[in-house]
Amino acid sequence: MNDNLTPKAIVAALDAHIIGQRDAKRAVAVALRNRWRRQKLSPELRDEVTPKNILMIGPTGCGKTEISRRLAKLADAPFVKVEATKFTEVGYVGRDVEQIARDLVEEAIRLEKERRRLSVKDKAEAAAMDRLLDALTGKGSSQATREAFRQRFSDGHLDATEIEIEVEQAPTAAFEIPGAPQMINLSEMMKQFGGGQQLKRRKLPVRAAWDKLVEEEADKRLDQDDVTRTALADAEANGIVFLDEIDKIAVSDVRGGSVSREGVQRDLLPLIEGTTVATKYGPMKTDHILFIASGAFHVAKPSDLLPELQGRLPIRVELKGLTEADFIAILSDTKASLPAQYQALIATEGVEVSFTEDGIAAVARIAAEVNGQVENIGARRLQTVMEKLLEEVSFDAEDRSGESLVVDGAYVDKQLASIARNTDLSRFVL
Ligand SMILES: Nc1ncnc2c1ncn2[C@@H]1O[C@H](COP(=O)(O)OP(=O)(O)OP(=O)(O)O)[C@@H](O)[C@H]1O
Repeated sequence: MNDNLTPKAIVAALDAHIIGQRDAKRAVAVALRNRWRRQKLSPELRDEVTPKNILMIGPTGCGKTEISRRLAKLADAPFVKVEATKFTEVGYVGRDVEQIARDLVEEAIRLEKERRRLSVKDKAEAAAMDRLLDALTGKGSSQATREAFRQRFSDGHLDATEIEIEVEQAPTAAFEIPGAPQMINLSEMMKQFGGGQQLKRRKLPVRAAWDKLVEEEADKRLDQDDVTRTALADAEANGIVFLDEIDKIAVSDVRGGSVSREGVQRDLLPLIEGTTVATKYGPMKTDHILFIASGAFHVAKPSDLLPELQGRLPIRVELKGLTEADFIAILSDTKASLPAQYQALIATEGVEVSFTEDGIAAVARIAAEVNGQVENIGARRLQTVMEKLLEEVSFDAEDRSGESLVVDGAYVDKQLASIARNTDLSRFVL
């Protein structure tokens, strides 16, 4: 883990993307640093220190998921988001919550492969190119033909062409034999019994085929056992699970599905307290996973959760609903803000879009108004408003190359005011 990720540095990095929510940022920063601190302890003490899981309380669209996801990215940690209500749906049984741990391992494997692919990139690309040219020109084609196609591919002339390639079959689902220490993976088993890897012909656009072949060739060059070993350890020590809508499985809330909400809490408990889950890569201990639970808690209160679960979520942070002023800051002061994204996208067509201060203020005002009148969906409203605002130029950009568009207060009013004033209409459009 990166030594430089001190709580202050983490908060500063989060500040670049998320406006306000100081308490939540500080809490996740400390939780992450505690993991680094734990690694420095003696082995005996290290096992004793369990993560202090966090309960984020705040309305929808105020940054709960965003803070957690950014934190995971910063730490290069495996991250999964799960809706707690998913486990109240018909057809779910208690053991299904263990899937959370399995998903975390899959994510850790994806990350670990991504880290290692770089080291085998050159060789993998060379082998992938051979296979791609075989598919394009036929095996044994002349060097000159191959070179001509290689050049056309590099120049992007073949991107839209479809070709048929042989790729490895996606692994079949693993299943669990009761009492067995780990899941059984059918395709692995067949490989071991001499069945070899199953190949399948697939028709793909050349660009997608290229990506698939490079991935396959890179994977061949990675030590899969070592990847899974490292990934499993990474998921155990650094995994972060974001459990959304935890308030909806609290008991006083009358909504919910067929499986009792208290039952779901009981199923989740061992996972959060620390248990061993069978995965197809071997047993995984959940003791040191960091859980960030979140909910609006409009109806239920944290005290409506099972006492054991409350105890396992000792750090409580409240996130505030976002105001019009926050919206202005989100639009103007965050890294890769929405206006900057639209600007860059439309610039690719040769149209220069710029936003004035009063243009931004008008977008923020309309977003706040619609949130107040229709439904408060927090900063998500900025996305729908911006999309509508720039719909016209996004569609026409190809014919307007060389033009520039100034998005000021007047332009925003012209595009949006009539919609925003009509609550029925904005319910559908914004
Ligand atoms: N404080 C904030 N600063 C900047 N952007 C924000 C902020 N809050 C939310 N956003 C943006 O709004 C969108 C939704 O936010 P997020 O997913 O974090 O919501 P949430 O609080 O987790 O809500 P829910 O409980 O419904 O999942 C994201 O695209 C995020 O970038």
